[in-house]
Order: sequence, then structure tokens, then C-alpha cells
Amino acid sequence: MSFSETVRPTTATVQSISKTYRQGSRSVDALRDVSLNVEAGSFVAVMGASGSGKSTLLHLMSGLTRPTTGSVLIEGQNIAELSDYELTCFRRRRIGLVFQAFNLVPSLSARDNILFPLYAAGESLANDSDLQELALQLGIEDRLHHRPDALSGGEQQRVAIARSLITNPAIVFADEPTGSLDSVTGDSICKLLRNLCDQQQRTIVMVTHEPSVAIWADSVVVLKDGQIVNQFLTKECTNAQSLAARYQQIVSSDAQEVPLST
Ligand SMILES: Nc1ncnc2c1ncn2[C@@H]1O[C@H](COP(=O)(O)OP(=O)(O)OP(=O)(O)O)[C@@H](O)[C@H]1O
Repeated sequence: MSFSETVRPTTATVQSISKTYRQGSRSVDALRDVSLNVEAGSFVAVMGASGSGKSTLLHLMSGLTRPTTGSVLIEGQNIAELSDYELTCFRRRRIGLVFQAFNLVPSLSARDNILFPLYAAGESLANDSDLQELALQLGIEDRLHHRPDALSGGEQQRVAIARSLITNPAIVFADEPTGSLDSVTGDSICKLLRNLCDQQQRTIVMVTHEPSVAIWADSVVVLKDGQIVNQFLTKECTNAQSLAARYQQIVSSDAQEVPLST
């Protein structure tokens, strides 16, 4: 395994998914009949107001939760059909996950945090040079023996990204990966995600509410009240300000446009 080589490009397709959360007698329709095709090797940002369903969409696409109706195809596999055990195995091997809160184990070194998905699967690292290569690629090669509390926020997120890549997944889902970081550090994380896509053809789906983060993606999917109301290419925006203006125009409009495919 080499982390600097390209991976087999993977598509992610969501077909007519809905998700209803039930809380006692109340129910919340978090997503309503959402369809989306993320092309292999592309970088898609998901934007929307708080409560519009961004995290729910990401969690469904990454198999963390199951849709109420509809299907999610990763590498052509409908993950909604897998048993809990099969889904866990599929997620461990095929999907990388990055969260805003890093979710590192405080008592473990950066190295053991990165290797955690392998340990959880009962595996070990075949070749230590793989870890060294990954750490070098992410700029944390001299931080591997530190515990999370001795690392900066940006370094912790790099460790979390390394952990998401240790099984060499072709698709990475990131939920507000820069949400806890200052703008300079956040930019370096965006650049890293962009490189994973450009240099290795990994597919990236990232939730963000920041136009300056979304501009790093190839396209932006806009959610409103649990539905996709628009999808546009970032190259149509000259900079983060024009992306912000376009996004504002979309969310403040009552009209729902037909979503484009990436
Ligand atoms: N586990 C849950 N149980 C009940 N309702 C939920 C649950 N998770 C999310 N919801 C509801 O589903 C809707 C969509 O939530 P979601 O977290 O996907 O939105 P979001 O766009 O990611 O919001 P934010 O930007 O604030 O994180 C909201 O109304 C939320 O309250």
C-alpha cells in the first residue's frame, strides 16, 4: 500500500433518500427525496443553513445511519442493504471519516490514533514505512509520538485525516473539518483535502457552512429544509465572496431549481 499513489476512483450515489427521525410522538423529516451523484475523484461541498440536513446526508452516505427510504451506492454497493456487521466492515475498509471535533483518543499517541482503525479491525500495520509516508504527506512526521493534548488543532485534524486514510479508502466524508480551526490552519486542511482529490483521485464529500472552505471543492450542493435546491460548479465563482453571494441568493429564493449532477 502506498498513500501517494492514486486509488481506484469511486462514485457515491444517493437515490431518492428520505430520513425521518422519530422522537416519541414527534417526527422530523430531516431529508426528503434527495438524489445526488458524486463523480469518482471529485470534491463536493454540501452547504445549507443549520438544520437543513447536511450532517444527516453525510451520515447516510457514509453508512453511519440508515435512510428511512431510498438507497446509497458506494462503489456500486447499496450500503443501505448491508447488515450491521457488513456495513461496519465496509465502512472500515472503504470509507474515510473526518469530523469537526477530531475525535482522537486522548490517551493514545498520534501514531496509535492513526492506526486505531486497523487495531479495531483486528489488523496491524504491514509495513511501518506506509505510516511514515502517510505522516510525511500530511506534515505530521515529527508529531507521531505526541498525544493529542500536545498537538495544535491543525495537527490534531491532520492526525484525524491520517486516521481516515490508514485503510486507503477511495472516498472520504468530512463534516465541518475546519470548523474548530482558525482560517489559516483551516486553509491548510482544505489544501490537503484538495490534494487528496487532485493527486490521488480520492472522492471527497465535505459539509461546510463557510464559503471560503467550499471554494476549494469542485461543486457545491445546497440543501434547504431537507431538499437539494441547487448544485453549481465553484469555477463559476471567481472567489469565496462571489460563492457566498451565489449561495445567499439560492437560499433566500423560494424557487426550487432542478439539481444538476456533478
Ligand atoms: N438524532 C436525531 N434525532 C432527532 N432529530 C434529529 C437527529 N439528528 C438530526 N435531527 C434533526 O434533523 C434535522 C437536520 O439535522 P442535521 O444535523 O442533519 O442538520 P445540519 O444541516 O447538519 O445542521 P447544523 O448545521 O446545525 O449541524 C434538524 O431538524 C435536526 O434537529
